[in-house]
Amino acid sequence: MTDALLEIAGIRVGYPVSGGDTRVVVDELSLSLGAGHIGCLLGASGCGKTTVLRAVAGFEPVLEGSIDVKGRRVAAPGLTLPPEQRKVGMMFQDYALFPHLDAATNVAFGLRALSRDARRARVEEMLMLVGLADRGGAYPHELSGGQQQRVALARALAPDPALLLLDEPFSNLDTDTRQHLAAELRDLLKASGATVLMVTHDQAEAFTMADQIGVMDGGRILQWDSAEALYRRPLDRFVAGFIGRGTLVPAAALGLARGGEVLLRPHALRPDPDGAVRAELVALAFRGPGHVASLRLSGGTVVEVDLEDVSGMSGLVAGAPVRLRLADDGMVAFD
Ligand SMILES: Nc1ncnc2c1ncn2[C@@H]1O[C@H](COP(=O)(O)OP(=O)(O)OP(=O)(O)O)[C@@H](O)[C@H]1O
Repeated sequence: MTDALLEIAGIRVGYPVSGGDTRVVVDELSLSLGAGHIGCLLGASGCGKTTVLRAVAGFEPVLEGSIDVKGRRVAAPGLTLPPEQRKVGMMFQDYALFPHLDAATNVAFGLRALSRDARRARVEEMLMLVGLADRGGAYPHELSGGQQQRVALARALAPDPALLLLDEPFSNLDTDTRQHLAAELRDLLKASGATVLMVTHDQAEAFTMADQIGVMDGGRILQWDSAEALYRRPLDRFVAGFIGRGTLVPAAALGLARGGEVLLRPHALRPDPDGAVRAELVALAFRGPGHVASLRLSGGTVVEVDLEDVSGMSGLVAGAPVRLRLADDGMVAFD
């Protein structure tokens, strides 16, 4: 037993297919989330993220393993506590607000067990939390996408769930709004003290929102860590390639006395006339705020290098030889 608020231990989840078989889409998946933390499952479409949320919410049984919420077992083989008994709230992709009910009534939806006065007070508190205290009488169609999302969040938080699940919370919004709202939503969630498990395929969103991120592939979590640890210390090649910009390069191409490969981040190589690494310029482009050089290393691998200062490279044309040195950080080795 741990004191994690959410403990998922080795779950396997699948869907029935014809012939009575089961197609396993989540396998041996474990994670542990502390109270007040925001965890995020990050991965490409179809890797099983939503299925994990559905298993935690109580919509899918687990074939193996277990799920504990606040120290209480809610799922194991043969045990599937119904969603309404799990103290788990869910905010859906499309917000699922009732269009014919105003914001306040939407927020009050899960509070029928409370007295009228207690309900009114809780709705006010929640609308205040999401910055919509004066819009309780507005109908969903009178609110912007971001405001609708905040009403949906207030509704999900109102019954005080032990755990809140968010499925692709920004999928309906344009890119600029997403980035801005991700920061705003994180602040709101932190202010509410909620423990959150969310899923997204968008790395920037995961980085902005989450305390811990699980990179998923093929129904498994490959690494469960902070954004910075995923970037600086990826544990395997898939995570290295998936998170951030970078290229896996044979160590030999960098003149290193080791075998295997090295993950080069865009800051790992610096131009230096005395540097030991030899490369050939493929292209130099202004990307704002700095330049990006594409360089071909010996052996042929092309890497991107971010340059803040290109004075030493002015006048260089494609094909020109360039010497570089390896920076102390920004490198991770794989055997
Ligand atoms: N109800 C279902 N019945 C059968 N197969 C399903 C069902 N729901 C999902 N799947 C399959 O399970 C796999 C994982 O789906 P899941 O929705 O969990 O992935 P995801 O990572 O959330 O993807 P997306 O971001 O596209 O929603 C997919 O191959 C999907 O086709």
